[in-house]
Amino acid sequence: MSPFLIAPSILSANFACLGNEVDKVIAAGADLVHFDVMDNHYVPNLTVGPLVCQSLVKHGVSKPIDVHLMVEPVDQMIEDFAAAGANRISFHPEATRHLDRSLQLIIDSGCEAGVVLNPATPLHCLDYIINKLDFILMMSVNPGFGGQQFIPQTLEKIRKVKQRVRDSGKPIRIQIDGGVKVDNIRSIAEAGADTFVAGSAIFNQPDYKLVIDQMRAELNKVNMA
Ligand SMILES: O=C(CO)[C@@H](O)[C@H](O)COP(=O)(O)O
Repeated sequence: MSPFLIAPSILSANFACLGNEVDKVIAAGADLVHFDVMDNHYVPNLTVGPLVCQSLVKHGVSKPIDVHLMVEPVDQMIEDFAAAGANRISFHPEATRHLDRSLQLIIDSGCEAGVVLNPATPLHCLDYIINKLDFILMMSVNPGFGGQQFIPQTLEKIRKVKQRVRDSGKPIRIQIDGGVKVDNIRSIAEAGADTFVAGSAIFNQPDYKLVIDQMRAELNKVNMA
């Protein structure tokens, strides 16, 4: 089985037929459904909330729902998304006053727990909480919008995070989000990422399966040195 997971971001899907879009992208080979939650406060954009997540769950989603909270504050949304049927939840450390408590809320809800590092977020925010994490979501663009360019300095940061994960001795996944395309996914994986969020690269093309297959073909070439 591939160690790599592909997580299409519904931010670039057609919201007028979201259930269909999710069905199509899962049929095309998605491993996770990445659900971007924006509040017009922590980030300038505004998207969807727990009710939409709950509707998708009722519709039937055969892959885990991966909720990325770009909201401030976070704790109420953690509880609401967990109740709505989310499977994984991540949030930005600077959006909560009590990082450990917010993480514990996710863990207690039974969801997988992650923190999100913006491009300029220093790695010391992982100190003291890394053992609570199932995954680290690394932003390779500034959060708020799809369709931005991958920030190349992220590759070096992924290498550093990978080392932190090795040092922790825990099987923490490293997820990358922003500007992931067929032509850069291999270098991102070689830097140490194993889970790839892609919005516009998938949903802006007519054939989702073709893009996901091309991404997997690139990942099959990865040199895991
Ligand atoms: O969280 C975000 C943006 O804040 C992302 O999930 C984007 O939705 C990724 O979009 P692309 O860069 O792949 O188009």
